[in-house]
Amino acid sequence: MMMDKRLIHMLKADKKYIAGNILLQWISLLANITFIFSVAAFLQMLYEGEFRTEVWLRLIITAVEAVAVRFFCARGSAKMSYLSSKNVRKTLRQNIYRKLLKLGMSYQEKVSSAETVQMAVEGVDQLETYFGAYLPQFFYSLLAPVTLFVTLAFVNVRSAVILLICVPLIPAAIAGVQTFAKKLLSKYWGQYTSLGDHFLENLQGLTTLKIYQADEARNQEMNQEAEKFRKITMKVLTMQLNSITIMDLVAYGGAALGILISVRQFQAGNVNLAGALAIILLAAEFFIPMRQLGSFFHIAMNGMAASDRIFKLLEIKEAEQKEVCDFPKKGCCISARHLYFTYDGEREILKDISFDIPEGSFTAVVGESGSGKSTIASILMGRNHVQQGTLKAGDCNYDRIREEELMKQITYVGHNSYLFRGTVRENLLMGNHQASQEEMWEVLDRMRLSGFLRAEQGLDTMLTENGSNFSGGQRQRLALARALLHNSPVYIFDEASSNIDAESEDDILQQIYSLARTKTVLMITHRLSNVKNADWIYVMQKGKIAEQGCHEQLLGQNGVYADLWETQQDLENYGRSVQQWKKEVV
Ligand SMILES: Nc1ncnc2c1ncn2[C@@H]1O[C@H](COP(=O)(O)OP(=O)(O)OP(=O)(O)O)[C@@H](O)[C@H]1O
Repeated sequence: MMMDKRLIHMLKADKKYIAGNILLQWISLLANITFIFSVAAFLQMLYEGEFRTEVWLRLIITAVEAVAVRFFCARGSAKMSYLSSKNVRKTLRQNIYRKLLKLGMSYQEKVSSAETVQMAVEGVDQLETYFGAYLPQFFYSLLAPVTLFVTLAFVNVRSAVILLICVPLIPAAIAGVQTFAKKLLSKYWGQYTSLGDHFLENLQGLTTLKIYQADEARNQEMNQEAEKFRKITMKVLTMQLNSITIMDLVAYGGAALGILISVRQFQAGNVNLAGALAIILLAAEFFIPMRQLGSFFHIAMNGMAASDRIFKLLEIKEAEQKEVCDFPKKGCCISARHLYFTYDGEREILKDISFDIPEGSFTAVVGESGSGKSTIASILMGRNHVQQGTLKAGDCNYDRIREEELMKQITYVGHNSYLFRGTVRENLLMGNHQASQEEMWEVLDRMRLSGFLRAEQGLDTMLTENGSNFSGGQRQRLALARALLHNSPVYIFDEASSNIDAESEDDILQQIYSLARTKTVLMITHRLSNVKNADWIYVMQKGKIAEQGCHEQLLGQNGVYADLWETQQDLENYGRSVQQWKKEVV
């Protein structure tokens, strides 16, 4: 019958709406029975020529009352359905949201963002139909034939028994289709999500595709995929239509059989005209609820598949709640000993890493691309957790520090900080919601953004999604202004001055250096000249710390750092001489 105990338990509050829905549908059925018996009795009266005013008046009033009851029951049942689906949506989305909050920044270690969004939006919508329509219909389709059987058994037992026997043929037909449908639907969903993924990717990369004139080839690929999807959609529709045809055959065939038998019984004199008419008019009612259940069946199957995925998320184990420990306010040195880390459980990204970031120091992590520098930042921000080793802030183990506490104490600025659609003021207030206007202008001044913004609408200048109406350099300077307002004791800059114009890069570097005089700063960069003045430099190579020391010591070691330094200096000197040459030529 497709029911998940966990789901029913979680949505206990919905039981009353489902029960109310079933009850109202059942009362509506009783009203329908009353209506049909009144009409049949009226016709019997006409047939017999016995025409008593008080009787036909009473019959007409009963019929009208029955219609009125049906009307109110139909409205009530629709309302119950709405209330239960509203509650399902709210409860499930709240539970998913709370779970994500409990999993914290590291939720992506367990589930992808795309899957989470799909579950919270589409998955929940499917379950809403399951609760609002399928479940009440399931119980009603069991109750209705029994009620009709009991009623019609008083009129003619044989017809009632035959009608009742035919009803289970519909669920039998549904069960027959189920095995085939399950496989087909899972294939259908696979192709649907893959087509969606490719469509989104191509749309996001459309400019690149145009630049390399690769859009035509991608278009062909998409067409092929869309054709495959069309074919499988047709298969699903054919399967659904076929199963509906089978159910219709059973439903209307059964009703026809019931009608035939009631006519024979009438001919044989075993039932009067009113009784035969009541059986004829009510025969279809035996099958309609079950037939309706069959239509909801495919939605329910999708709902069940969605609930499996939702429970997989809700049942993810959260990190054990250890005794909470605050990030030390004074004398805090972040220290790591023998850290090992892997993203996928196979490839080791960090191998036996040990480092110290003393309070008030300017520490740097450098190294070639892919050596694991950003992974260190990610671990320090609590986005990922190490599998081995100890990581401490003062005497406090990292896994005992609450996430909000960590976010308050450490500010992270990456090379591509996110800016939100809205005003500059709104974006700045995210860094510190109590910041005054003067404080905001002060950080904008420091980041040399105030001139540009004053020429626009000042703090009310609007940003589009991810600040795409600002230049790369302006975006990054605004992100740094927001970070400065956050005013935390520790700052991590991960390639924060990369990929922007030289002027913005210089402004950002100057601010980082000045911040390093009063705060603890960790700077991750591939450009060694940016961290020449750092107190301590860690040089990463293939997930290990290959060398460490201050700039002069590292140059003296004539190792990885010295080689990198030399290569970068050669490149920078070459760049400078090309620029000089250009100036002379011009
Ligand atoms: N989310 C992730 N899932 C799986 N592997 C990842 C993930 N992020 C990074 N990696 C892998 O971990 C390794 C280290 O990546 P990391 O970003 O830490 O290097 P990096 O030194 O900061 O490089 P770069 O200077 O190019 O930014 C890389 O080989 C990368 O492929």
